[in-house]
Amino acid sequence: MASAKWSYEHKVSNINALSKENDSIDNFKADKYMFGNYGYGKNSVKLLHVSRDGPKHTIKEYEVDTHLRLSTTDDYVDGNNRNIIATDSQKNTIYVLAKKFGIKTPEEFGLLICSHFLYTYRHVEEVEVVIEQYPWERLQVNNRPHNHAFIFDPIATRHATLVQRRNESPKITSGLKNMRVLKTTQSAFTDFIQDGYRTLPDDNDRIFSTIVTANWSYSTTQGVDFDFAWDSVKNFILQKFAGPPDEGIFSPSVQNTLYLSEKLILDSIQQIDRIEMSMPNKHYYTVDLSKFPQSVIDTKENKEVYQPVDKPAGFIYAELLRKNHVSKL
Ligand SMILES: O=c1[nH]c(=O)c2[nH]c(=O)[nH]c2[nH]1
Repeated sequence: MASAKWSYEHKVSNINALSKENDSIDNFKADKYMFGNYGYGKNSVKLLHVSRDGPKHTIKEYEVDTHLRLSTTDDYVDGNNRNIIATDSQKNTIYVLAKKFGIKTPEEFGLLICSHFLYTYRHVEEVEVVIEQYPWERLQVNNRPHNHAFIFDPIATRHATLVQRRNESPKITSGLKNMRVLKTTQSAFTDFIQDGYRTLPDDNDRIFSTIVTANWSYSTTQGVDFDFAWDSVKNFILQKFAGPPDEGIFSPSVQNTLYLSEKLILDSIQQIDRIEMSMPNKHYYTVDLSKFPQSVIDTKENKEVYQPVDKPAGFIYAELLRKNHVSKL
């Protein structure tokens, strides 16, 4: 029987022989292969922009990714670099554009970067820009907004992705992630399939906790107040999760709460034509105290002590589209 070492060496020498043969003919040029997705750029360019309006300052801190797809693949196929816009130059471009034009929102800054690359370099076919915003908020001191001091308030992370192809209008997707919420009542999960696989009892009053992710697309780039839209989406999701402060809002399932949030967003913001959300179910199970003798705990009822269970985790997601929506990506 051949040893494992022999068969490994045999395979390697076969592969080497094949690749030597293929070095002499380029199968790409021989029209046997084609590129799928390709491109290059700089990821996580960190940038703080301070806008100074007299004593009142405003800050934006971003991490920006730029990805370019050129009309030529000479750089990959021939090792010819003459068309490459170096990733280092892409990084510099972000700083120069921030200095020249300032920064208002991730969406508008991303659109500026897309048009800059498309109109500066004729051979750029597609630009993708991804921007994540750091959650700085103006500090309030004695209920008054501070002129130049800020506090990190990571309730949710805001981000945006802009994609623009030559001669096409840009596609804007905005998003929020890492928004963790929990409520202690007004959530139930009952009447689901009863069969031999079910052990979970009906629960008429459970803890509901999730980490919300939402991504939505705009049908237009014109006349959108991106800050207002982002705040509204966040508030609509919280409204459907929490409800009014005194009585809350009843949730029969994570699925229903997710759908009602998406529906409210499409009902309220006409420029949004698609939204996808995910709400993982962060389980908190009631600790079973019934096994303890009365000498230790005198009541079997427990609505105080819960066990958080990370894994496995329920994962609920859905995309809601306007019926006339045609995906542009
Ligand atoms: O809101 C819920 N949806 C489910 O689909 C599900 N499945 C489960 O075990 N618990 C829950 N909760």
